[in-house]
Amino acid sequence: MTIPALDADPFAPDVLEDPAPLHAALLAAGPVVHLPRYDVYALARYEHVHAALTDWQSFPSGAGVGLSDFRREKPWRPPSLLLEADPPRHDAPRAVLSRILGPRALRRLRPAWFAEAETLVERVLAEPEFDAVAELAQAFPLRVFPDAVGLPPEGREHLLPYGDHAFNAFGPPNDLVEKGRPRVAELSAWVDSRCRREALAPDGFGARIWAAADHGDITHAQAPLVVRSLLTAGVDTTVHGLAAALYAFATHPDQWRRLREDPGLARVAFEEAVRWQSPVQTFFRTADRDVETGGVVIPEGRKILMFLGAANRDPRRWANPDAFDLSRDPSGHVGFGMGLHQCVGQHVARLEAEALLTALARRVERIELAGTPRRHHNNTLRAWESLPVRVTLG
Ligand code: HEM
Ligand SMILES: O=C(O)c1ccc(-c2ccccn2)cc1
Repeated sequence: MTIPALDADPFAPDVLEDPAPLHAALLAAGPVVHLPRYDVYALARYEHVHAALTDWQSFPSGAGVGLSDFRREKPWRPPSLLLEADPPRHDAPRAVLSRILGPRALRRLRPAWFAEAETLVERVLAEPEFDAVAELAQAFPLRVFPDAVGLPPEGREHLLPYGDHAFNAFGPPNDLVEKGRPRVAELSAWVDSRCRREALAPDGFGARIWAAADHGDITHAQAPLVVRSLLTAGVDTTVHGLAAALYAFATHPDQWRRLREDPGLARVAFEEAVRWQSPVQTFFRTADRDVETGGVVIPEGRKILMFLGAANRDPRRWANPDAFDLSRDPSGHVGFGMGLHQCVGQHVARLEAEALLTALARRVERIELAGTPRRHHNNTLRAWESLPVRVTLG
């Protein structure tokens, strides 16, 4: 069977503004679609995205999970020991973060994060109208996560721009990457300095990573890079995940009413928001050999581009996929990935979301848009620049 081709640019501004038309075209064209513009192979259907994510031997991460092939080009920064590593190198760093960021380890943070959410929400709701991105989606993660890592108070304004550039850098060298280039050295220097043992408070995630090195689970040389993983992947993702949930509720009053009636739905509401919006839209793998998938052969050495946003709305997998519906079972969505590299920080994200959404559900009778939301363009992340909302308390 010949492979259909689509002369689309998934990283063009109009696609980043609204990827739905491209997703529809990819889902219709076939299991594998060649994108000649970048000479990569697009997978959009749930079945094939899931298959690629869970087959790390055929589609490894060691050559990078962006368009750039680390075997041919120098990475912009030393590769991640988790994201851009395959077994066996991936194993020890992953085991260390799985334990430190696991649900059991997070139980000790639950009371403080719920209290922080109440305090923040009380203050923000003093105004009937506000920007939910700045006041809630950004403010809450930046209040609780750097403290949990063990970062000192000063300099935290480096975190969002650093992550924004890192997620742009998975895409092609376009305007978005150019926009970030002037600050890369300064941002990288600050982030790298925060990964050193002496920069981290004694009882946070960072100190626990260094303690794992003392224990011999990873080496001391690896420890700062494992801390860097938290600073790179742990901020912008949750900011845009929370913004996605707030956007979903501001545009679905009936779903907000359901959450009001049962705040216990907060966790499944976040999962459904992650499925419906897919804050992480795309990333790559490299074909380790000629790989047969979807009835065609992807040539050895080529990159595949997985469209999580399309897979999470594939009608072959989801009934009424475009609906944001709290009565659905969203489990199995690929918004956190799947398989070996599935998000190791997903429990942190879920705890942040549960704390914030519960605090809001207890106080807000109605939440609605108070103006046109503005998108923030990023090569990998689906994000809002601003989300003006009006709330009625009750
Ligand atoms: C809504 C929030 C989040 C979303 C949507 C998200 C999404 C993802 C996805 C899709 C992957 C898989 C990447 C791949 O397969 O190549 C991933 C991996 C990862 N995430 Fe998250 N993430 C979120 C929050 C977090 C947080 C809060 C942290 C840290 C505390 C984190 C740390 C990581 C790390 C270290 C990896 C690499 C795991 C590995 O390669 O074994 N993420 N994330
Ligand atoms: O270990 C790191 O530095 C790191 C880990 C994960 C990501 C990532 C990439 C694509 C989708 C979601 N997360 C980025 C960086």
